[in-house]
This record gives sequence, C-alpha cells and structure tokens, in this order.
Amino acid sequence: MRGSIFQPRPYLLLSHTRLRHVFRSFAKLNTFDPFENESQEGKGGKDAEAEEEPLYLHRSRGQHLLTNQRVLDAIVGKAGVERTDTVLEIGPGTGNLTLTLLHHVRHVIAVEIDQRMIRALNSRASMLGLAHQLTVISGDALKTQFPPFDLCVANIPYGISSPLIAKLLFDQTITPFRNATLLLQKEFASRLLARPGDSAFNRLAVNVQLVAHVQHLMGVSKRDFVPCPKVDSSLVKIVPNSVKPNVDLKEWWAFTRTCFCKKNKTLGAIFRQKKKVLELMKRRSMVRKGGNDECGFVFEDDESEDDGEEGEGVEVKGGEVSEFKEKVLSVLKDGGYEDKRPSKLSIDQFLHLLTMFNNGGIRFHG
Ligand SMILES: C[S@@+](CC[C@H](N)C(=O)[O-])C[C@H]1O[C@@H](n2cnc3c(N)ncnc32)[C@H](O)[C@@H]1O
Repeated sequence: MRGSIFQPRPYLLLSHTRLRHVFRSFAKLNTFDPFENESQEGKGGKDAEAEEEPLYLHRSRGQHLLTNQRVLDAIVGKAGVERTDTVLEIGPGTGNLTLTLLHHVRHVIAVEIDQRMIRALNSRASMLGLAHQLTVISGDALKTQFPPFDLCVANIPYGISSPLIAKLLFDQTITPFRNATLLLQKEFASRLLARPGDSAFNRLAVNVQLVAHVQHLMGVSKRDFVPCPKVDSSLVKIVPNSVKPNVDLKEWWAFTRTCFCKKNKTLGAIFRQKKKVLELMKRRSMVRKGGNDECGFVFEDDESEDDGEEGEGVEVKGGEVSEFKEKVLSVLKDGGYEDKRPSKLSIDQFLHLLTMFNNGGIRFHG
C-alpha cells in the first residue's frame, strides 16, 4: 500500500511495504531484513499472506515506533548501559530499541501488551541470533511483576507515563535499580523536571523528586517516529535516591494530594475549605478506630481541581469542627505556611509541614 500510512481513527495503518522500509532504515542493523525471504522466494505462500496483512498501529496503545537509528543509539549511549546489565524495556513494539540494546547489554526483559508486536520482536531477535539474550513478558506493564533488572530503558506508551513512573519508584516489590531512562512526551517531562516556583511544578514533580533525581538528556523530534505523533518528546533519566526519605509514603501521598488540590491557592485557603476540614476530621476518627489502609500510588500529574465543592469559602461554625479547623490553621501559621502556595514549596518544606501536622495529631492517611 502506498501513499498515506494513516487510517482515520481508531487505527493507524502501517503497510507491509512501509514496515519493510522502517526495518531497512536501521543503519546498524541493515544486515537484517525481515522481508528478505519474501523477495527471494517470490510472492507465494506465507510471504504473500504477510504482504496482504498490514500492521495496524493503535494510537490508543501509543504505538509510535522510533525509527531514527541515530536517536536509538543516542538513547542507549546516554542510558549508561554496561555489558553485564539486564535491562527492563517497557513496550518494545517491533523491537527497534530492543535490538539496539541487545548489542550492548547481557540481557533485555521486554514487557509488551500486543501479541503482534511480540511476534515481530521475537522474529527479529531470532533472525539476528539475539533471542537467547531476550525475555519477552506478554502483558500489561502496569499489572506485571517485574523481575530484577539493573536499568530500565524504554520508549514507553505515553498514556501510561504517570502510573508507570509511580510503579517504578514506589512499588516496594521492585528490586532496587540504577536508573530509568525514559522517552516521554515533552510537556510531561517538563512537569517531571519542574522546580519549586516553576509554573509546571506540581504533585507529580514533588512525589518523584522526593525519591529520585530527574535529569533531562535530550529532545527528540516527533519526525523520528512512525507514525509521526502530534507532540515532541524528551529523554529523561530518573535516578532513585540511595537514601530513602524518612516519611510514611502513604501519609506523604495523601498529604500532597490535599496540598495540590488547588495548586494556585494558598495553603491557608486550601485548608480553610469546609470540605478539607471535614475530611481531616473524618480521617482522625478513622485513625482512632484502627485506620484504613487503602492508598493506591497513582499519580495525578495535574492537580484535580475540585472547584465548586460543598462548603468552599463557607465559614464553619460550631464546636468540634471550628476547633479542629483552628488547630489546622494554627499549624500553618506557626510554620509560616499559611500564605504560601504549594507550587512554591520545596520538598524539605513539604516534609517539615507534614511533620508539624502529624505532631499536632492531624493525619492525612489512616
Ligand atoms: C511508543 S511504542 C514504542 C515501540 C518501540 N519501543 C519503539 O521505540 O519503536 C509503545 C509500545 O508499548 C506497547 N504498550 C502499550 N501499552 C502497554 C502496556 N500497558 N504494557 C506494555 N506494553 C504496552 C505498545 O503496544 C507499543 O508496542
């Protein structure tokens, strides 16, 4: 099929011819041609079948293949891989990055959700004699238990960026690893890299930077992908801190969710809301009754603005509630945080404020 490789939503169509072109465009891998047999054997049998069977790429699964070999080499170079490394790759697709990695490391564990991609990947690895270095796990990376690995290097589906990073950094079942080099949507990467005071500084940045150092490695143009996405990308390296923060992560998680529910309001305005005061009071009585353990480590990378909520701006009256509200506000005043906006606080200031709340008997997670 010639002309546009795209079909209207929901499918993007990558023709067999185009796929062949994509595979052949790898300078380093140009000894490999998955369609070689086809040209040699003519159009009969299996190959003719393949010719008629285009590979549909699903936008909903973030199937944008990185096809610029210079960029693929740069990713592997900047990831700091060593010969003895086992690398975890999320979303290998047809294997463009995987094959580049396999030339430099001992082993790649690739987690892929799409069976058609797995077939293409396995076939390419076998044809290059690299299959013994590759383990493919079929499934959703968010639901898969990752085996131990040294590094994570991946051009991930952008739709799972937040939960995947949360999993890598906060899932206690993952064995410590050196770093994760991930290709991310440029705007998402900016939020991850934002510092206090930057307009993009939000809960995602606070939570990630509590436990890791994030570094920008390079920009990648949308033109380096097939099909071309609407957005440019950035390669970032996330290096987990060797020293774990001295904080209850579930408590921290719930606290930052509260602080960033209205990023541009002052903490005084946020904690004055009737809804927030009542929530914290409810939490206190649950803690007294033995607590509640539900807490999913899932990032909302933008604050969940809950404008128009019940009680906003309403002066809370009456005994216990107003007493509790005063207690909350006095913690903010004592720490000098009442007039501060969450987007301007450093991680240390958040940790300090949380300690002050907890010392005052105010908890955010049961
Ligand atoms: C952006 S493509 C990257 C392909 C390849 N790494 C490359 O650079 O050419 C993302 C890949 O992730 C896969 N994928 C999407 N959602 C996934 C999930 N939840 N778990 C594992 N793989 C997923 C898609 O099928 C696709 O192959």
